[in-house]
Amino acid sequence: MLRQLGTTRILLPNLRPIRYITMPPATPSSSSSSSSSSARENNVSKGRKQQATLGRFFSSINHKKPTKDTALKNESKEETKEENKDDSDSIPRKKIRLSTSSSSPSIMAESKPKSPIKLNTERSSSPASASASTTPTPIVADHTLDPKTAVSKPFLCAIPYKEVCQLFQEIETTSSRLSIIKLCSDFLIKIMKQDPQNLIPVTYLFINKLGPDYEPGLELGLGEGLLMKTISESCGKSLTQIRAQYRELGDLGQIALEARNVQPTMFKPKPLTVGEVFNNLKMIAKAAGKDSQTKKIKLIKRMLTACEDGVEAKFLIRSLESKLRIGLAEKTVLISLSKALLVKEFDANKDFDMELLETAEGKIRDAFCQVPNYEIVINSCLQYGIMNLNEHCSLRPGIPLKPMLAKPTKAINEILDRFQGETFTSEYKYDGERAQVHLLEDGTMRIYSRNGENMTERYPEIHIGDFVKDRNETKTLILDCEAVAWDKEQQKILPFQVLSTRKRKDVLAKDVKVRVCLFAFDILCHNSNKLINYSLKERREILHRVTTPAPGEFQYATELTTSNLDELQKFLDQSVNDSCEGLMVKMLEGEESHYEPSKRSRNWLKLKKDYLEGIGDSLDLCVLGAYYGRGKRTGTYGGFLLGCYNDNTGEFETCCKIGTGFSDEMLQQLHEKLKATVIDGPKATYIYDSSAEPDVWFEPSLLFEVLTADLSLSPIYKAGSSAYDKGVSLRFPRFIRIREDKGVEDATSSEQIIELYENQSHRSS
Ligand SMILES: Nc1ncnc2c1ncn2[C@@H]1O[C@H](COP(=O)(O)OP(=O)(O)OP(=O)(O)O)[C@@H](O)[C@H]1O
Ligand SMILES: [Mg+2]
Ligand SMILES: [Mg+2]
Repeated sequence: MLRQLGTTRILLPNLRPIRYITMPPATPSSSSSSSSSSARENNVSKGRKQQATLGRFFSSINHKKPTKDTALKNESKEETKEENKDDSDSIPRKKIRLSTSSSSPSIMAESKPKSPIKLNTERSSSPASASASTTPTPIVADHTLDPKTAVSKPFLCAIPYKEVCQLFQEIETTSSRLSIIKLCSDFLIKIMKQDPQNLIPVTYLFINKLGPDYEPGLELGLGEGLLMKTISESCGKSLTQIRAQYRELGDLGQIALEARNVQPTMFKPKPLTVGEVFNNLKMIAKAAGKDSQTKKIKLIKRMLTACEDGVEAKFLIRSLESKLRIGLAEKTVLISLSKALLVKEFDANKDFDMELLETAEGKIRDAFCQVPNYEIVINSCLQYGIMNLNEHCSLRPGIPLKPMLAKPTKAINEILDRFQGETFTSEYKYDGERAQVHLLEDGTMRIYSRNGENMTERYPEIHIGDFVKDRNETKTLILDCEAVAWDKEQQKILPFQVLSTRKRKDVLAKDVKVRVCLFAFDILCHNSNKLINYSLKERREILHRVTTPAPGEFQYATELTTSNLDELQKFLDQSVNDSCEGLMVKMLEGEESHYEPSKRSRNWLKLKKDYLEGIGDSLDLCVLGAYYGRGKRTGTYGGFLLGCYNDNTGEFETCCKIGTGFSDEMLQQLHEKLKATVIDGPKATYIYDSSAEPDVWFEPSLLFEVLTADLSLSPIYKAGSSAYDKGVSLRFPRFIRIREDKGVEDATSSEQIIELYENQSHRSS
């Protein structure tokens, strides 16, 4: 039964203007769910969002985190945000500088020959850490240097799967973020005590993934047709019955639960273990070829039959669909994991102070941004200790690190204000696709996209080895580049639209019509030297020293170092004349010029000529629903409901209706594309107002890049509504293009929208 959530309005000094705080009930309910109506889930998820705010509020009070003195206005704004996120989440927001760390994150240390590992004496010794003291070679990381060989062995995790499902059930009915973190971390601590290796498959089940994002072929997302067939065959119900129930409930997990609960069992099945389920899920994801359907059905049926109760069947089916739907954001899992690992490393009964916990979280997040692979991060923690993680778990060729991102600006003045008194540099901002280029020890090359997807196949004509000055001196490399379409005859850059006509897979060098030139703007690793903590000035020097540019194939980003306003203005105009989008302005020297993986940093500012009139940048928003077209647009959708992504809650918050900027062909194409994703009603994760309800709802699958004149507060839309009493919405939105290279969770975040809104010189309300 849904708990009653009381609502209180509290004005918080130094935080956001107005917040709604939902007070938690006295006792957490753990009643099993009996209905899965989307209205109920909607309420729960809304409550959860308010609770997230509560968590931050409590955390800022209880732990009396000191407010840092910040001189700069922007700085203080950013700090406030950081503070707000305390209890929570976020893949790195700030660099955590450790006072407790025994070793500085100096990059020079990394480039030296490996020294014997020093054990932190404060740590309780574990067999893993004890062995580390005698084994200087990092056992964990080496086998993963090449992702080809990084495919992990089957897991032997004997934890009953039922226990994980019971936890999911409890999380589903819990709305407080802090309570969810506690539930998860307590569970992880429990299973870790049996065997620390259990953490790996359990973490993956929590985040509903089977391995790192960069490893191909690990997606589940099985179709409903196949799952309905399997449920019907294994639970003795007809397919017609299952289909009818699905129309009514819209949740295959719930159907499996009910079917399993009423099904008499002849004998007590051998309980499913986490290891078994995880390995089977992997086999299902990897099944390919002509018998793959049969193989998948057989494996699922075997697991369904072994489920002891309906709850197991429910979450098994939801995992197979890749829709756990319990509101467990990946950031929450990361925090819970940090807590568990901290318990392992220090005294289990100790009450950690917040500082230690934050440091641990920061260390684990930093490591994860450089090596986005839970298996490696967890194993490195277990082997070397969290506080030594940065020495053993840092970027490496063959694994895509999370790229550094830029903040938008609206005028050169804004840039001069930000970098006042600092040395900064400007580069052309090329309009292509991000390409993180890795040269591996064996001479092979990988090109990863902005999201860490392996795009090497897409660019068969590029051989990075050809641009390395001395192959004897340079064995491995990681470069940050933009791949741009190039007109070979005219020797000039072609627009992004031309690049997007290239095939994404199975491209043969001889068939390439649209050539690509790589514009390199950074170097992150050279042989064993990890360069992210070098200044940009030093990194540039190394880039120039170890590579040789070739016109039209591999060039350096055009750059200018000046703080003169007129020169900057000229450089901006020149970049546009040379078919670029504008400028990237970067801190050049000092610590602030270090490369910050995954961070949207104010040390990198983008200035896009086309958007100077608006809010400074375009937005990438998820298509949540559509309105039927009228008149000329009859037969297609005439407008769309768009939302941004709240990465704290995992919800999509509506922010505008869009109907401008579409050609008739585009509307046709969108109708074709989107009609396959129509769902019966809004998802539990959609936060919307009934006055903006569309005619049809979609599964989140597509992002639109959108331009807007400005942002305003609106009673109808919900973006950032956890910060204001109203939501932020886009005025006069205009469609630019479909954003192919981003997943739905890479949509512009609610936080970014709030920031853009707050940065407008005159806000309307
Ligand atoms: N000189 C450069 N330095 C850094 N990035 C550059 C440079 N030139 C082009 N880029 C590209 O600009 C991107 C950042 O701006 P852009 O607005 O295109 O980002 P995006 O892909 O829309 O992502 P987001 O809007 O989330 O930042 C980088 O990810 C990179 O692909
Ligand atoms: Mg771009
Ligand atoms: Mg953008």
